[in-house]
Amino acid sequence: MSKWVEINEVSKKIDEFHLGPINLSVEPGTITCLVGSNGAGKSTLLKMMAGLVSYDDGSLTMFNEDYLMNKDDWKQHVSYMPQSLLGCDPFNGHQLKELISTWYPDWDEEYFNELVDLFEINLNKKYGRLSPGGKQRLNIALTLPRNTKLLLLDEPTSHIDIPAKAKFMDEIVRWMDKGERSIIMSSHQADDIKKLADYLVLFHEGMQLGTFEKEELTQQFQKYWMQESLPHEVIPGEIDRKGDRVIISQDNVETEEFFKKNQLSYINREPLSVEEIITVLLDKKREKTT
Ligand SMILES: Nc1ncnc2c1ncn2[C@@H]1O[C@H](COP(=O)(O)OP(=O)(O)OP(=O)(O)O)[C@@H](O)[C@H]1O
Repeated sequence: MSKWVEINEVSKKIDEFHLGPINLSVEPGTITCLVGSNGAGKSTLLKMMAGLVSYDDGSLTMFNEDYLMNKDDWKQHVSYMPQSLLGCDPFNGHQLKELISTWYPDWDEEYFNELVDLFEINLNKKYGRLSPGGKQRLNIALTLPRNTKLLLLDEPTSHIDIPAKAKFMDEIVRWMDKGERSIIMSSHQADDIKKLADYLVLFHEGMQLGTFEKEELTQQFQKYWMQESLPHEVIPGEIDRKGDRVIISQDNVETEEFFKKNQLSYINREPLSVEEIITVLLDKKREKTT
């Protein structure tokens, strides 16, 4: 299958901060969530894929075009939604829409108007006078109707209220259903990740800790309450332990095989939530890298 984004061993140094090496590929029809601690490099990577930041080493191909070849046909396929729009404070929503819509040949005016109603956006107010949540709602309405193949969203729901977040998630599902499309988004919101992500890419301090398929993760990570005390040795799949009767496994198959072989039985088993999995992975991988 064709890859819309192919990143191989890309790295970038900004002052003291070092991002990478990053390896990532994105196929049509997928949603990839970039997850990690603050300052981990997620926004920098999104800006790179939007063509706003260059890189030092490795290779980056966007829609089969080499990023560094000074051809930018690929940019017509990409929309980038930053956390806030710089230089837009003096303009109201109508003016920003007029400006932005002219850059995108597939701009969907009807959809823009639907989003304005849905998110109750006041188009007469200047961007600079909107609340952070108001800015984010307008930003969403100015991004989704561009109808490009790839959306790059930088923490798209960090300021909006709970009902607006639910509407946003429904809109993303609708947007994906409109054609062959993909989204790469950074998020600290467990609900966004839970509902939308196909893949999770974990970052910490510029390092890519891993890329995971969400469905696989939620099947593999299980918490077991044991009938009897666990052996002292680390058992296959074990990633954490609470006391001597509760164990967290990152590989349910290996762990349960071990239980069977050693005639250990559990009273209860529950899958970990996405939040718990991310916390465990970030903590464990962080331990390894420090
Ligand atoms: N233009 C810049 N000049 C100097 N340092 C920068 C610049 N852009 C980013 N950085 C640094 O790069 C690092 C990564 O920042 P980035 O915004 O990519 O992280 P992030 O993962 O998106 O964080 P958050 O979750 O807090 O939004 C930070 O240490 C930041 O200070």
